[in-house]
Amino acid sequence: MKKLLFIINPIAGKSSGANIVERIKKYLDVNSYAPVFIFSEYPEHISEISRDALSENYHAIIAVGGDGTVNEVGRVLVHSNMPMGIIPVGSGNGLARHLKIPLSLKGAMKRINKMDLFEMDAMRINEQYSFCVAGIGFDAEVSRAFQRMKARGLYSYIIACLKCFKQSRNQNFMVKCNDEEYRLNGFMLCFANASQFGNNAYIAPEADVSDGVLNLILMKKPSFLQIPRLAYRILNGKVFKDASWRQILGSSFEVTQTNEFAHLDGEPVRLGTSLKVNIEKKALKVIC
Ligand SMILES: Nc1ncnc2c1ncn2[C@@H]1O[C@H](COP(=O)(O)OP(=O)(O)OP(=O)(O)O)[C@@H](O)[C@H]1O
Repeated sequence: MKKLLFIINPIAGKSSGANIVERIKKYLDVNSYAPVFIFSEYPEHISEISRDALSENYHAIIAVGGDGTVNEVGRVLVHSNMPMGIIPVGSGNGLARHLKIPLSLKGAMKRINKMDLFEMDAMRINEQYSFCVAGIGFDAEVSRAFQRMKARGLYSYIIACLKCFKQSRNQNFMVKCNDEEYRLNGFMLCFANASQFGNNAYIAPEADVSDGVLNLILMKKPSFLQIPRLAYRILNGKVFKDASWRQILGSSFEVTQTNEFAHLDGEPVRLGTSLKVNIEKKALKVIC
């Protein structure tokens, strides 16, 4: 019998639901797998649990949450042989959506039972990891505002975006890549391994998590009147048609920004004004 560790983030999304353990057991192939359930109790606890679990004889670790939960598990399992599964119960679920993991518990559990493995790239940003989308500028401000909000979910995320939009400004980013130096001006700079932020908001529609390429996306601040068309394009995978969007492809970037904040898969972090961003090929095994 193979042991599976389910790490459940109770605050992800609109909370993972009181009966999540019962529902997972209902769909798990109990003839093949023996589940162990642990609820996280505070930020960073998921990484601590994952680190402890690495030395035990688990067959895989399953992140039950959103992109923040996936990040905390992934950053421990990266470059190890332990596979990571995803039960997407977060607010945005960007990586799960990109990997086409079903959002229904029944569908996601089918993938866990099947245990097909896929090797995906990871982005290393200074000493930290991101697996879906990371960024600086407006993006980072929104993640800080979202963290301060009492409720999670899409509605809170939209409120956080609106609050930050007014005070956001275009700024200069210095970028070195492929022996070229760029002076870019925009209100956010995203590092995309996957195509979307979550909720099917495609910031880098062509991004592929296994191509060894990082899609760097610059966005200029739109006017208030341009927002509906831009939002439509982002939600329909057509953002590249927008004049405010620019993409640079590479595997290694050096970036300088004017403040110190960033976000990694939607979680705010202070990374400093100088960032080294590298793609590490096929660094994480995921079940999908
Ligand atoms: N018991 C807990 N109390 C408070 N925070 C927690 C707890 N367990 C985990 N966390 C933190 O919750 C944060 C949010 O988790 P997660 O990103 O998975 O959910 P989400 O933001 O709703 O989903 P998404 O990122 O897909 O939008 C993570 O930063 C994680 O460290």
